[in-house]
Amino acid sequence: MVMNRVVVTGGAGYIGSHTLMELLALDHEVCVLDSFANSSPKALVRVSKLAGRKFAVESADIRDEQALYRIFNAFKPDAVIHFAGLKAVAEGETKPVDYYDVNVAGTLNLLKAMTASNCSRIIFSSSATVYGDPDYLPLDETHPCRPASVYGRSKYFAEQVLFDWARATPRRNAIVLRYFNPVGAHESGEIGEDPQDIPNNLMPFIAQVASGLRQQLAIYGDDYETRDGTGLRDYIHVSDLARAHVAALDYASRGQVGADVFNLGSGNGATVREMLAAYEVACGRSLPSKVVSRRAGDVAASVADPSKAEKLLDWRTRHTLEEMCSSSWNWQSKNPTGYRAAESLDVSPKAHDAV
Ligand SMILES: O=c1ccn([C@@H]2O[C@H](COP(=O)(O)OP(=O)(O)O[C@H]3O[C@H](CO)[C@H](O)[C@H](O)[C@H]3O)[C@@H](O)[C@H]2O)c(=O)[nH]1
Repeated sequence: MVMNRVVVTGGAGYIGSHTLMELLALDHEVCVLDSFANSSPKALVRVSKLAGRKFAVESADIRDEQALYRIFNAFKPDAVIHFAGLKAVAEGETKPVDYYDVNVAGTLNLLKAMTASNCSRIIFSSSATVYGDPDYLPLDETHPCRPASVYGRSKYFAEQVLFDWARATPRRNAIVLRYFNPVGAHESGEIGEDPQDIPNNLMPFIAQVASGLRQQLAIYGDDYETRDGTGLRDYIHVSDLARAHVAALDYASRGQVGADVFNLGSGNGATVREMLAAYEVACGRSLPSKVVSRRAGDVAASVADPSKAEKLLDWRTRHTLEEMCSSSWNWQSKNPTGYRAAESLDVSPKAHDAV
């Protein structure tokens, strides 16, 4: 294992904060770069306490080119793990310029700062959403990419930029990680997912139903061609995902790997009803739900073929669905309003609850 000086953009976010735990445990030197637009500095305070280590923190936006030059020239990183970005699928459709600005132009700014400071390795946070509606399952990395949303296209375009950047000069390495559905929380219950508004994703929504913040789960359709009619996804524990970033960093530090892409999932799928049932076991009570119509843009099923990551990164998932739910519930019950004070959380009934 090579020790690296690593800039972690979006390090205060959900996946970023869990990855910091892994990096710090392995004695990498870290500089977090975060705008805190969609994250809390409290996450970093907790990471530092849990890890028993201090690290540099820069409050900056990846669109701020000058700030990036300054930070990179001062810290002189060996590598970047790039999480910072906008990620709400529905919001992307109404704010395409913001999504391309942050996710694509922000990535370009990073590459400029990296090039200026001679940093030649980047690990990029991408998404299985770049595949679009699957032609076959499980999805391997050679599946065609047909992203069906602004968000998905912003990730896809950023990937292309990174591939071209890496190919332009022999010693550059760009590793693209396509996540399936990250869920769960750190075993301590001190860091976890903290949606700023009404959760878009299944697990944080169920967690808020379990803690009484939301009335019931809206199940988006039960007429899909899956084993119980509800949507099927490949859920991956966030701590497993975090380990994959460190494995990718190690892989990129070993030598000339150029541009490469890995699917990160378990290879197994669970339906919405199966997730709900597993969460009920974790929290010890039954949770209200109601079937509503399908959500626009959803696919019936999505499952990863993670064999390339297993082989080349020597990485595989360890945590079960039960552990994903129990760790989520541990975090949720300890921090019902995330990193914020209770009064600041919007729990007013909105469209999502009105089912
Ligand atoms: O309140 C909810 C939320 C979700 N679901 C269902 O639960 C499953 C998982 O939904 P998520 O929103 O948690 O996850 P998605 O697979 O839809 O979303 C993932 O894929 C998206 C693109 O499709 C984006 O990349 C997103 O960031 C990523 O989490 C889907 O079948 C969805 O229909 C519900 O029934 N009710």
